[in-house]
Amino acid sequence: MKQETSQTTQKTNKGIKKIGVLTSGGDAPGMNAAIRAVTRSAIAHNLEVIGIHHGFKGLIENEFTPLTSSGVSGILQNGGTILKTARSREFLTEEGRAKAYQNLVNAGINAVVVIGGDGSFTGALVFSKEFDIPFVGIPATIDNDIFGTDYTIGYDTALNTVVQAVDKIKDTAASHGRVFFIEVMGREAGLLALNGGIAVGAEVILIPESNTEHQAFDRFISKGYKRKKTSGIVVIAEGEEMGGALKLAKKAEQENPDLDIRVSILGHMQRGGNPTAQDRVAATKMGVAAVDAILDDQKSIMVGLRYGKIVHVPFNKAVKLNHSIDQDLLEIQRLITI
Ligand SMILES: Nc1ncnc2c1ncn2[C@@H]1O[C@H](COP(=O)(O)OP(=O)(O)O)[C@@H](O)[C@H]1O
Ligand SMILES: O=P(O)(O)OC[C@H]1O[C@](O)(COP(=O)(O)O)[C@@H](O)[C@@H]1O
Ligand SMILES: [Mg+2]
Repeated sequence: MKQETSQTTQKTNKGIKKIGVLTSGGDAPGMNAAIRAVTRSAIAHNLEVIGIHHGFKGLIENEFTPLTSSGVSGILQNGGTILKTARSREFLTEEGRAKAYQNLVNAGINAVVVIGGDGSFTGALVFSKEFDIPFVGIPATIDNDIFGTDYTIGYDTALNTVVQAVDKIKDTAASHGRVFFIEVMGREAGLLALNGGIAVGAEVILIPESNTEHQAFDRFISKGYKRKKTSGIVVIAEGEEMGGALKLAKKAEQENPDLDIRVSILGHMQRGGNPTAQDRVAATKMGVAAVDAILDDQKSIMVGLRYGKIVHVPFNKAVKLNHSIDQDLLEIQRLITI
């Protein structure tokens, strides 16, 4: 039988000997898998790796610890981030960023991998306009709202958490004949609510990207619930412009006093838990690609996935443009409901 051999090419770059890695902004399941992939692939390319704790805050406060291959063992399957995360006000200031730069220089760090969302990439972009240490980003947010990548680490795990939670709520909703208003995370983004809503067969889905659903609830009540439905699920994205689940439920109660309405806000449970296989694989691909990008002298870019392949997206595009909602999904939802 023919034996297949695989060989990884070791890259070198004279200017890059030591890299830093940090997680920033909202945590997302799969961040640990990305830290592991960055660390192990950097070590495979003979680089030293420094873990920076608490995101940009730790960059300013010098919270640096060397990472080893064994040091990132046993973390692939865990939610959260071993490097911790933070939102840093000081990094918004020039003085804060200057401190961060000085700490990086003192530690001999030649490049930094930032695992985070749009805010973190904006910070990295601002920094890289002022200082000459390259930053490369890995998109990680349960919202999946970053332009230029089909996928952000954490989204699939959060989506499955939403589905599990709503399936449970549906059992009690059906038993009591109640209508549940369920709020799903997504400050400015409705993808989690939209796909989560479709996956659980929600009667109505309200998201910030579409205002055509304003009549959806009325339609559901008049045509669906009153005629043949005995219970119902309304999924609302946190950032819905008409209001959150509590406000919309109150309004619905006033307009339909005969309805038995309950509210459930899923909250931060959506950010935790063991990452799904999809999140672990995406994080591993992107972690390796981020180190490759650094060794190829890339800077101020995010590595992303388009149609399953690695792409490089300049930070300024990733943070400025919107990740649009697939209008077909909204159409599918309208067709399938009632
Ligand atoms: N315009 C900016 N200039 C400098 N730093 C920024 C800027 N915007 C965001 N940041 C930094 O990025 C951090 C993370 O951003 P945030 O929006 O909270 O999270 P996420 O990366 O998950 O979107 C902020 O706490 C801040 O330190
Ligand atoms: O944990 P916090 O600070 O309450 O933030 C909540 C927000 O973070 C998210 O979970 C993720 O957003 P980011 O990844 O951009 O931080 C949003 O869906 C939610 O609105
Ligand atoms: Mg964000």
